[in-house]
Amino acid sequence: MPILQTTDLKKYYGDEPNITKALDGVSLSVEHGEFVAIVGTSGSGKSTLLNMIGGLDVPTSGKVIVDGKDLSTLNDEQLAIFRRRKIGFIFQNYNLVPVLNVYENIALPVELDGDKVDKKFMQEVVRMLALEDKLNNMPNNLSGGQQQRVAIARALISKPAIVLADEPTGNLDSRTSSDVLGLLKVTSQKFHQTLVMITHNSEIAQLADRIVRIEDGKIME
Ligand SMILES: Nc1ncnc2c1ncn2[C@@H]1O[C@H](COP(=O)(O)OP(=O)(O)OP(=O)(O)O)[C@@H](O)[C@H]1O
Repeated sequence: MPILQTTDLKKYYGDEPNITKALDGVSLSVEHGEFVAIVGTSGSGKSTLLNMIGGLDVPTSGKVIVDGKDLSTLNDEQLAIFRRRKIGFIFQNYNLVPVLNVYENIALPVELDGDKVDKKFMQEVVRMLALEDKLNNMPNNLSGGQQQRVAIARALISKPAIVLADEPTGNLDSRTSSDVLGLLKVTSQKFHQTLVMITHNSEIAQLADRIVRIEDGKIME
């Protein structure tokens, strides 16, 4: 069974005649451990799709099933729990908590869930992302690439069903981008982590197992 399945997913904004079909019937299957890049021009519907998969927004029609769960059956509270346990988010702007140090930022999703950090797994993740000597630093003392590595560690630490990354290297120079992306790919592979990433950088998309192209809210074959 795929870890993620969307069926005829639609998201419309506004009403006729000024309707925007941000997603217009997207059916997508992603297998466990797969790395999928979603590419497309600005306004093609990439972020809308990611928001639906991550339970951040509700579709107009169609289904999203993550790890066997149909998201339309969840109420707001259940959706919040679903996001915390099942989805790791990586954003362009890192979204680290400025008053927490690196270790605390990485541990946050697990602790919010009332759970204890798996120390051994933490060590492994931190080592793979070369953050061992940064654990006591505050985010604003780190470079952009280092901050994004912290965000990657935070996304992986709860062993989510899927990691969703929205233009994760959008704020990084090209050399740092390839370093960070390389690390994201290697750590995902090592932990058999499913990864769905938006990018409009075709070089970065080449790193994925599969590229899905979206135009005008539809998947292009
Ligand atoms: N809240 C909203 N209200 C109205 N229209 C919206 C809303 N969110 C997105 N749209 C429209 O839906 C379409 C798809 O937007 P989306 O942000 O998914 O594109 P994108 O491919 O992620 O673009 P970019 O690469 O620029 O981030 C666009 O035409 C956008 O203007």
